[in-house]
Amino acid sequence: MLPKAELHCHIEGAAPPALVARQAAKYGADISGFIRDGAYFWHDFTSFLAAYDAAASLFRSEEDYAALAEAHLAALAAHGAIYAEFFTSPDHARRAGLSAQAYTRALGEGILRARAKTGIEARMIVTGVRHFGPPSVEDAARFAATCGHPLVTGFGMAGDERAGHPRDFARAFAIAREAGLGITVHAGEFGGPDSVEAALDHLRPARIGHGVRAAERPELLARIAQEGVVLEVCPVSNVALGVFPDLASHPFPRLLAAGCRLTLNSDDPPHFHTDLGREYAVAAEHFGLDEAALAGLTRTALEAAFLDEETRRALLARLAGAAGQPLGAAANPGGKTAAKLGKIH
Ligand SMILES: Nc1ncnc2[nH]cnc12
Ligand SMILES: [Zn+2]
Repeated sequence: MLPKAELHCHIEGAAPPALVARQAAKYGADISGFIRDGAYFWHDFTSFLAAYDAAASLFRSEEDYAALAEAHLAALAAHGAIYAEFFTSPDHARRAGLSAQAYTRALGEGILRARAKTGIEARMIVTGVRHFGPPSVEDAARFAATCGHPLVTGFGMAGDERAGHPRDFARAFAIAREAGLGITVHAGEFGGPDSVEAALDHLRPARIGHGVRAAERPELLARIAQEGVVLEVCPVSNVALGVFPDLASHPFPRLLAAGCRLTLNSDDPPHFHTDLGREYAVAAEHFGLDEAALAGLTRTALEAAFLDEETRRALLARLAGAAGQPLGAAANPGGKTAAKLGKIH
């Protein structure tokens, strides 16, 4: 199985409906407003965020979160993932009655359990929620900067990109950057190329969550390629949330052809009926990537991971061993490889 790596997944958004139903039974909650026939339902980005928040509110104890992280990472490992980062949201934990410290400790425990069982490596990216406003995002950044958890290696911002302007969040990102954390930010999903440009100018991220609407402005694509900013692309999420009407219209091939460094991600997998294995299969079937190009995406993810160099080297060696590539050879993630693979496992 091709080794895979994921950089962009929200831990609360990764909760399978069956697990959420068990949590609801445990806490005597009604889930009929957002889960029906064993699946999440919502109809637009706003109602998606409401379903996401409702599911998150049913994870309330340290054990709830440890079990969620362990289950998420075990599922990823079963799809061939050797490395995963996930977004954490202290705001959601606090709203569910758990301190940011307890929440982070619990998720870290889940990571260790999953690593012991499957060998998967994982790290956490603390996020602020954009539509909760700058003071709340600054609180999240301060927590990320001071929590001292060894598996917290990045800071980011999710939520509704249409709320506020990136400059409003510059202080939060400066706090995180000065603490040595890797920086990523959601942009260019529901906001157009201006949103991506403003995020680059004001927040100086190493990676952008989505970024796909940069494809509407060729000069911006050239800048992203030239600066080596990595895009965390989530194709199935983009179609599910209506950013593009179908996979045939997704700009992934154009981003690749422009020389942008790309990775594949599932975002909030059960909400979009996807998983990391499906994202790689979609890239093969719909974007024409062959196995070497797919391995190149994994390699880009490992190169862009918010990770210590020793662990990065070990993971890159695992990938090179499995993909039959010499370590030093560029896997050419920006290449225009076209051969289709029938099936990617
Ligand atoms: N796709 C997405 N965009 C922005 N914020 C999110 N939070 C969870 N999923 C998200
Ligand atoms: Zn996201």
